[in-house]
Amino acid sequence: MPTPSKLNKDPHNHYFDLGAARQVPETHAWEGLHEHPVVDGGVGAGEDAVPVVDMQDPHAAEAVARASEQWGAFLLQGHGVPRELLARVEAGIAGMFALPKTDKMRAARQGGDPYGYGLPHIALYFSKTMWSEGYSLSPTNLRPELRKIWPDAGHDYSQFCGVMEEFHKEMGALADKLMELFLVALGLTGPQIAGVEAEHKLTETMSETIHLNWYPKCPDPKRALGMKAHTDSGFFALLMQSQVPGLHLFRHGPPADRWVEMPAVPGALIVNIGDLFQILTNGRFRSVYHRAVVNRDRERISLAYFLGPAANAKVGPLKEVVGGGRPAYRALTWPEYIIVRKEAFANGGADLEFTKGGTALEMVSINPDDDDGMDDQGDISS
Ligand SMILES: C=C1C[C@]23C[C@@]1(O)CC[C@H]2[C@@]12CCC[C@@](C)(C(=O)O1)[C@H]2[C@@H]3C(=O)O
Ligand SMILES: O=C(O)CCC(=O)C(=O)O
Ligand SMILES: [Fe+2]
Repeated sequence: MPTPSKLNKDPHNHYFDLGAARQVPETHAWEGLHEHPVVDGGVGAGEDAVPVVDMQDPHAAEAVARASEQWGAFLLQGHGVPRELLARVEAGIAGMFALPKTDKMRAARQGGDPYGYGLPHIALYFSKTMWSEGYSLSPTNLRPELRKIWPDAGHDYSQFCGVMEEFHKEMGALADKLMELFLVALGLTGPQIAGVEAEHKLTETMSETIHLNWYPKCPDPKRALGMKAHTDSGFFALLMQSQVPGLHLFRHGPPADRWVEMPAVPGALIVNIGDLFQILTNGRFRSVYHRAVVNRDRERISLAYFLGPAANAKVGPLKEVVGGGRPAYRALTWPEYIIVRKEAFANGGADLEFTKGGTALEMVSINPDDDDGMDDQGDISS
């Protein structure tokens, strides 16, 4: 086994077999994990009970508005994606991550590539390593991508591709419906929604990325971290998780800053709002700061289906939301935002609790006393 210092420098965690580890090496031991209490977000948790939206409920838009303003996340039921399909997707992901490291490494993310196997993109910004493996995929390029892992294109390959394609079809349709529900939740009228769609083609040009996470069992879960706390950068993510809790949502006090543990609800999906949606909605819907923890006895799998704007679309506050007010953010593209976030991370802005230089969202916000940004109009903006 390589020395911890060697491991620490290895951005894709090439050598360390997390699944077989008997202790957590210093390279994987994070500080400050217990700064805030963890509370249960399950049914009956009172104020900390995670909001639930049932898409079949005629009042779903009101529930979406409340959850998006107050939490930036909610549990989604009545979404129509069959539970047995979710079970097959989970089994397929588990099978893929159980392959030998040498097979998975053929798909390793290279340099700044957005897609590939390895640690998630934000791992680049931290000296400690997460207790997880990830794989980012473009659903429109699934088969060529997965051929890297299964060059013989045999049964396992066909089965996994088939199930992921079926899943993508269902999730793409669900994402479109959800976008419409978000626009209704913002209080836009039918003609306003039609106008937004005609002008910005929000739904039509929305892009999808799948990110798979595997969190192996961990011998000392209190010292390790599955996924470093972050906000997602895009519009929103639909998250599927195993029946093993592990996702924590950050909530500010009063009474105290805390992590709320998302319950594992069979068949439900989770919706997380991302930074570009906060910008689009002029700060009305908030992105959620979240992390994933690990477990001593059970491995955990999650899949995030990310929706975001087309790479060349400038995203700024919708004029229908800004109304007679002022835009709170300047307009920028997703790739431009990722560059700002990199700068924010370099200044300590990755940690909500210990921010020195401001989060990425703070860096793109417009000071109400300034005039700059007022004329910064783009494809998706006021
Ligand atoms: C579409 C994307 C969102 C993401 C960056 C990416 O291009 C592909 C991976 C995504 C992910 C998954 C884990 C957490 C996250 C912050 C990361 O490092 O990679 C997100 C990215 C994001 O939301 O910015
Ligand atoms: O595993 C989880 O529950 C969270 C994963 C996540 O935050 C992500 O993939 O962006
Ligand atoms: Fe996330």
